Amino acid sequence: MASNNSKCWDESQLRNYDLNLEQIPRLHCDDPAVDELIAANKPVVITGSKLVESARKWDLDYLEQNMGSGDYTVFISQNHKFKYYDEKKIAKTSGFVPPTNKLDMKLPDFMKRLRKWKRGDDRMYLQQGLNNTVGPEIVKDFLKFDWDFCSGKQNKHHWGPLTSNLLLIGMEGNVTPCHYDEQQNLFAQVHGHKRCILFAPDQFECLYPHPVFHPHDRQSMVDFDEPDYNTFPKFRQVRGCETVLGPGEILYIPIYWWHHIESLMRGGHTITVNFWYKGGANTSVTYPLKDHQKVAIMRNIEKMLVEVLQDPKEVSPLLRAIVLGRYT
Ligand SMILES: CCC[C@@H](CC(=O)O)C(=O)C(=O)O
Ligand SMILES: [Zn+2]
Repeated sequence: MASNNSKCWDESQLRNYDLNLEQIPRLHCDDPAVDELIAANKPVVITGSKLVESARKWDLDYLEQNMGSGDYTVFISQNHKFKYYDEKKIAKTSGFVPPTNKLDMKLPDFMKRLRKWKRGDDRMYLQQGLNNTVGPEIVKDFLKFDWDFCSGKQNKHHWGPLTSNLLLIGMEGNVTPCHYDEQQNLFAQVHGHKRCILFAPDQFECLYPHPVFHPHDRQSMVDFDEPDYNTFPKFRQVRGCETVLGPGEILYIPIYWWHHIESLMRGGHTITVNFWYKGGANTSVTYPLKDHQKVAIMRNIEKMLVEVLQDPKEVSPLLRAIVLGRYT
């Protein structure tokens, strides 16, 4: 179970999964071992950084007064899960029912709804890229982020450009189910605690991602609350790591690493700012290939096959014909 370093939460606030989890290392930002882990594409909790220090004063009132009059994307869920779906892929998937509704809300409306929320009401999760519609105070706070820190990581580890900073305002108990992203992520916790469970890219066969053309591409098909071990037998063997991230702490989520993230139950609302970077050009391919490179290769093969075969049902028999009895 995650270690409780500052006694401001307890195990009863973590959801109960039957998982075999190690602890993610927690290192001070000045410790050179941080960059060794990042260079090895391994997760690490970075403590003591001032990356989002200027946002530590962001409480709901401050945000309500200063986030400006723009619209914010808010997801609505009838349960605690907020499973991501790509709207652009819905048309090609007959019978797909989005698990959440997506609304555009003014921030005061979101805050009002948040304050009057009661058990049984739909849950909400604000997920909005920080942009120039925010108020001047927030712009000031944003400019005061420790950009030398994150740019330092970006340059040292040859990441690509920063693509976005997502502002995440979650309700206690909200869960973002297990998925991977194709970007490097400095996940900066601002308020409240989030339990983060991560799995390496080599756990691909235990986590059963949806097909790449599916709206839930990159998301695990396994429901961690009620795993269907008949359909997903290898989920029993999955090996991962976890941490509970507190305010001011940064979790490096390496590109292609699976992550399940939950706002602690009875922990109040959570605020996170993430920093997503493109993976960076693979200058020279070295062998053996890294696991995340193999995931990228599998994705490309799957996309090409679905594209050329048209009918996804033809993918499995064709791949079996290629390997069974020939590539053992
Ligand atoms: C939409 C992004 C949600 C976030 C997880 C979380 O904080 O709930 C995540 O998955 C990421 O930062 O990659
Ligand atoms: Zn993610």
